[in-house]
Amino acid sequence: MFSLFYGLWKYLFSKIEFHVLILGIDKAGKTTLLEKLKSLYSNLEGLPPDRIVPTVGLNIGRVEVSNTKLVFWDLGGQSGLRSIWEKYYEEAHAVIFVIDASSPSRFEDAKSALEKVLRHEDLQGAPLLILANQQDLPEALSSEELARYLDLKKLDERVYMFEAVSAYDGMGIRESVEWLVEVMERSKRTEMLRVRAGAMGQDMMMTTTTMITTNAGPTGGRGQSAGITDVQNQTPYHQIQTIPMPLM
Ligand SMILES: Nc1nc2c(ncn2[C@@H]2O[C@H](COP(=O)(O)OP(=O)(O)OP(=O)(O)O)[C@@H](O)[C@H]2O)c(=O)[nH]1
Ligand SMILES: [Mg+2]
Repeated sequence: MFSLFYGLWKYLFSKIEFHVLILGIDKAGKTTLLEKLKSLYSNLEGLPPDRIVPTVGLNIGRVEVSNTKLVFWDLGGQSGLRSIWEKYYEEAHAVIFVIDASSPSRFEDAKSALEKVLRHEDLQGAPLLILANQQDLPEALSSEELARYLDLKKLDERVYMFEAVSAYDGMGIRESVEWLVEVMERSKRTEMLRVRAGAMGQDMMMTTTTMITTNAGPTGGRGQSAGITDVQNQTPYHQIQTIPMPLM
C-alpha cells in the first residue's frame, strides 16, 4: 500500500518543474553558483569563474536532481537591477539568497535587500535558503555568524536554512540542493502553484474557445510574465541560457 502511494506521489512530483530564484546583491557569487550547479548535476562543465561577467538580465540553468527538474533563475544583483527581481516572484517555488560571507562591508546592503524580498507578498510561504558563500576564503563568516549578524525578523513561519558554501570548490552545495528539493516537495506553496497552474490551464482552454467563437485578440495577464515565457521555452535540461534585459 505504502509503495502504491509513494509511486503516485513520485509520479505527481516527477511532472513538476521547480522554479528556484537565485537572488543576492552584486558580486555575491550567484552566477558562479549556477555554473557550479551545472557542473555538479550534469556532465557538462560550467563556465570557469574567470569567464563569468556581472549579470545584466537573467541566466537560466536547468538541471535534474534525482528525477526532480529544477529551473534556476539567476538575476543581476546590482542595485539598479533589483527592481526586476519581483517580476519572477509569483512563479517561484523557492528562493536562494546568496551572500558573500567574506565581505562584511556589504552585509548591510545584503540584509536590507533580503528583508525587502521577505516582505514581498508574492513570495509568501516560499522556502528560503540563505547561502554564506565564499567559504574557501579564510575571512569568511560561518553560517551561524552570518545568521546572528542578519538577525532577520521577518522569517516567521517560513521554512528556511542557512548553509555555508563555496561556489568555487562546491563545498555545501549538494546538501543545500537536497534540502531545497525536499522542502519544495512538501511545501504548501508548491501545492498552491500547482492548483493555480491547473486553473490557468483551464482558463487558457476557455480563452481559446472564446477566441475561436468570437475571434477576439489574445488576452494579456499572468501568463505573459517573463518567468513563464522562459520556462515554456523548450531548452533541454542542463543548459544555461542567458537572456539579456535592458537596464531600468
Ligand atoms: N573565492 C571565491 N570567490 C567567489 C566565489 N563565488 C564567486 N566568487 C567571485 O565573486 C565575484 C562575483 O561572482 P559572480 O558569480 O559574478 O557574482 P554575482 O552574484 O552573479 O554578481 P552579479 O551578477 O553582479 O549580481 C567573482 O569574482 C567570482 O569569481 C566563491 O565561492 N569563492
Ligand atoms: Mg551574476
